[in-house]
Amino acid sequence: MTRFEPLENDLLLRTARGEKVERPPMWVMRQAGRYLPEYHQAKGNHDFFECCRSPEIASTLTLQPIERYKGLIDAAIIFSDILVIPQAMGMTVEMVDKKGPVFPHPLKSPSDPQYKELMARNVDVEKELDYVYQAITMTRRKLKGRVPLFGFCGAPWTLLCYMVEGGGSKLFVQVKTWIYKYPEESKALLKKIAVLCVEYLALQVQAGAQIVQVFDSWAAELSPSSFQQFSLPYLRYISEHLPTRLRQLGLDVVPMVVFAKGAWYALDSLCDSGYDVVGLDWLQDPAEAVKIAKGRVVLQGNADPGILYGSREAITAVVEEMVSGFGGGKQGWIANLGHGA
Ligand SMILES: Cc1c2[nH]c(c1CCC(=O)O)Cc1[nH]c(c(CCC(=O)O)c1C)Cc1[nH]c(c(CCC(=O)O)c1C)Cc1[nH]c(c(C)c1CCC(=O)O)C2
Repeated sequence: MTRFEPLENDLLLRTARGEKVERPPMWVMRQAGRYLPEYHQAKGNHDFFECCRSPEIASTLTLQPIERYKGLIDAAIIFSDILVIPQAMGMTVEMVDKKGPVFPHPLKSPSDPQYKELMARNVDVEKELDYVYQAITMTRRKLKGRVPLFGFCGAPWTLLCYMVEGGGSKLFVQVKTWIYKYPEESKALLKKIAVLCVEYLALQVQAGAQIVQVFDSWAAELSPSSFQQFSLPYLRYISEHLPTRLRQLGLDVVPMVVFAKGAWYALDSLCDSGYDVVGLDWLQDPAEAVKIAKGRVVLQGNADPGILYGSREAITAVVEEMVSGFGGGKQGWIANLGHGA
């Protein structure tokens, strides 16, 4: 696409494609947000989802870490949230201060009319999430080619957790009831979400996203065998169908990243799941991960975000250990934290 300025720093895209590079690229999950004083200033009295829905505010927030840490961060990620898909499906989601996301009317059971309505609804991802595409296009213009822009979505499993639990959870009783009591209905819904994710990511790329990441933040709640049943097939659905959809739209394919937090037990399968990059959390030892991956994918991660509370010396030591664990970083590694801080 010629409507944006050429990329000055394409280090992260080259690394994601598996090329040899001069140094490892670096970005930070949750690099925009509350720790930045300018975030609070730009957000003002707007609530969180209002900020996501305003292309002007969302693009401003996306650029803040790029501007503050000039030259140090090698990618921007669009300011938005994984829960915009459940919203596009007709569910109400609120962001409650000091509590996080809340669904006032979570899905009850497949026999509830709400499930049938949700399954029957024809969700127009193009129209419902138009504000995200506008924010992406505006952000690309404001970036002026400084660094590439990530688009993203939540993984079907993680979105199902939120839709059924109604928010964050400790025991995941509701979603466990769904998958173990109503596996077929759960799978039908996971599939529906996966289809929406493909279209949503494709439209983000059309709007200007240059790489995409799928966040499976609740992967650790599944056992290895239930991950194979309730998460992996839908992650694969996305990686298989997104390139096809992009070609249909006349667009180039973009690198795809999967981050399944806590799914260290599934690293081998994730390396064969059709993604270019696999994100790791800090429970995984980098050298072990490199051994398992055997060059099949680029790895991303994985410093404990908790190190940010430590001293400069402690942070440096952890980073040096991480760099050597990933083999020095001239190929096959994108530096990041192991989760959002
Ligand atoms: C699970 C999840 C969500 N949202 C997201 C995930 C996947 C990543 C992960 O596992 O953390 C993804 C996300 N959310 C946000 C981004 C923006 C880009 C960036 O990383 O800079 C991204 C990529 C902004 C945000 N999303 C949220 C904030 C904080 C909003 C605020 O209080 O101002 C930001 C900047 C809110 C949010 N949204 C969600 C949660 C659990 C929370 C935190 C609630 C809390 O800690 O109070 C759902």
